[in-house]
Amino acid sequence: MSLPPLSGVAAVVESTADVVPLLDAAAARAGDQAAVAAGDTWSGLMERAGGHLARGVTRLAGRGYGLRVVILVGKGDNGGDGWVAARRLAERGAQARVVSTHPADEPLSDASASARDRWLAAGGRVSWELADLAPALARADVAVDALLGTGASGAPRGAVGDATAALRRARDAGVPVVACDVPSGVGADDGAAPDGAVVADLTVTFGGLKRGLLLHPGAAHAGRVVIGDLGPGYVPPTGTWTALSARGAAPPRLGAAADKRERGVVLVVAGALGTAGAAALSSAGALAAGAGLVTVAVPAPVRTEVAVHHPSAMVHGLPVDADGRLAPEAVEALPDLGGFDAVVAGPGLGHGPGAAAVVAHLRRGARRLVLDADGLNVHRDDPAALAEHAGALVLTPHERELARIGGGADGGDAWAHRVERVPDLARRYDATLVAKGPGTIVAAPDGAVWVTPNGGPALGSGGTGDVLAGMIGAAIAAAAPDAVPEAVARAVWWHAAAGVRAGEGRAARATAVDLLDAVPGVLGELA
Ligand SMILES: NC(=O)C1=CN([C@@H]2O[C@H](COP(=O)(O)OP(=O)(O)OC[C@H]3O[C@@H](n4cnc5c(N)ncnc54)[C@H](OP(=O)(O)O)[C@@H]3O)[C@@H](O)[C@H]2O)[C@@H](O)CC1
Ligand SMILES: [K+]
Repeated sequence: MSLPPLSGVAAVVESTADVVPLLDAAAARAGDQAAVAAGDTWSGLMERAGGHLARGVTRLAGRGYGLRVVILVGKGDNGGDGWVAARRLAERGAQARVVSTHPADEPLSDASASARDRWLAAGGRVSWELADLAPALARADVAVDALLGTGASGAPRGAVGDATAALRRARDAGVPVVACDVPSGVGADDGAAPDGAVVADLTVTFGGLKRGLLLHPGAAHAGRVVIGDLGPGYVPPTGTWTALSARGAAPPRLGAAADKRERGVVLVVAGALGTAGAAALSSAGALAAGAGLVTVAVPAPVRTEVAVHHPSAMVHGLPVDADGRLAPEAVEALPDLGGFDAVVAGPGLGHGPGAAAVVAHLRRGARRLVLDADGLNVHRDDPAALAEHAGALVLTPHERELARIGGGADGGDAWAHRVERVPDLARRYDATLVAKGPGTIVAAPDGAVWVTPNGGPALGSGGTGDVLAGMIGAAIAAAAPDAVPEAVARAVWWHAAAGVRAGEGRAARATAVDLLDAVPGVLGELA
């Protein structure tokens, strides 16, 4: 049995809407309640959900008749969907067997109890003993994970933990797994995947895409994702978390008469002795993403080194101290900031007093400013200073930098809690925050958050962050005043797509230069 080569992100990337809303567990529940208030019933919703789940199984398998399916059910309504799916599969001729993690007399919700009773009344096969699970899975063509859904908290425990472990072993042995709503154990809100969380080949989710199916590592557990409609009454509240589809990520059209000023004028302040490449990559990123005019300001000793990389950028030398690091007088030597739509500062800049003075000057004077790498690191002793800025500010921390600018105790901790901390920092610093990593998130000061649906390991090589900073600079230089955060989300999308493109055919072993080369093709395809 083979799967189409689509990842979970396809549900977003291929959407016909510009923006795909992402639901958390509370929004999903509120949608259920709205449907019931509009005259639907819990059982009606569950019938629809279970029907979608059964269809997901037969689509994955390519048949229903004779298919040996084992459905693992928990005591919540996720299990209720599983009982419904068992009946629907049997109606299509499948040999369905339910394995329950709870005893036969466990109290269930009315809807789940009714779904269970209908299965039992129809003579459906069920095991109330987990001892039956391994032999049943050994004979199964497909396994269905209806153990935990949006009501899960933490790692699967007790009998449910034993069941998820058996499911993981069965999948390793070649049995495809279809998850109901979310793979059990994966956090619907934060994409956490604690030990024992189910890994699925297909996730059939209901009413809208759950946030945790796009956030990593949850996204990697979900496999392919399909969304089942719960009916016209199911209207979850509009939230602040979304993802851009390929349509929504399309670069803004240029007018026939667009000149270089209209396309955006960008200043890149970057590079040092030994890290001149970072300045070259950032300025090239800005040019590739469509900036009309790019000036690079670098320490004078590396001026020529940077200039040879990109003849279309203007290169400006800044004074250095006796150690070759930026001197505090570099502030006076910077070009007039009034001439730039956006400034990108930080890649390879170093973090001495000169660099700190330059970055502080930019915070006070730039109309739009992207702070990356050392542009962030110079604030490690006083991150609160990031709140002091005159224009629109964009911060692009990776995991460790996120911790340094106030995201939490250490890199791992800050990243693990990014779902709360990144929007919080965006508000606190009145800045658009780009938390870089698998499934990069972009948070705006007004609470809007975008999860980047695409990406992959090719983005994890040296210099790709420098390219991104430049691309963001170009995107915000050309953005309308109220559209800076969305322009950032778009640039992150382009960069991720270029990384995927650059990694194709070379096992994702792409360099930052390969990524740069892929940017124009990605933009061309999206336009
Ligand atoms: N409402 C509707 O009409 C619709 C709902 N729909 C479906 O309902 C699902 C949500 O259902 P739900 O809210 O009942 O939560 P669900 O995840 O099934 O179970 C929670 C139970 O698990 C337990 N538990 C929690 N964590 C655990 C752990 N780590 N390890 C072990 N056990 C753990 C927890 O028990 P506790 O630990 O609290 O005693 C609790 O009893 C949703 O995902 C969708 O599939 C669709 O049909 C559409 C219509
Ligand atoms: K599940």
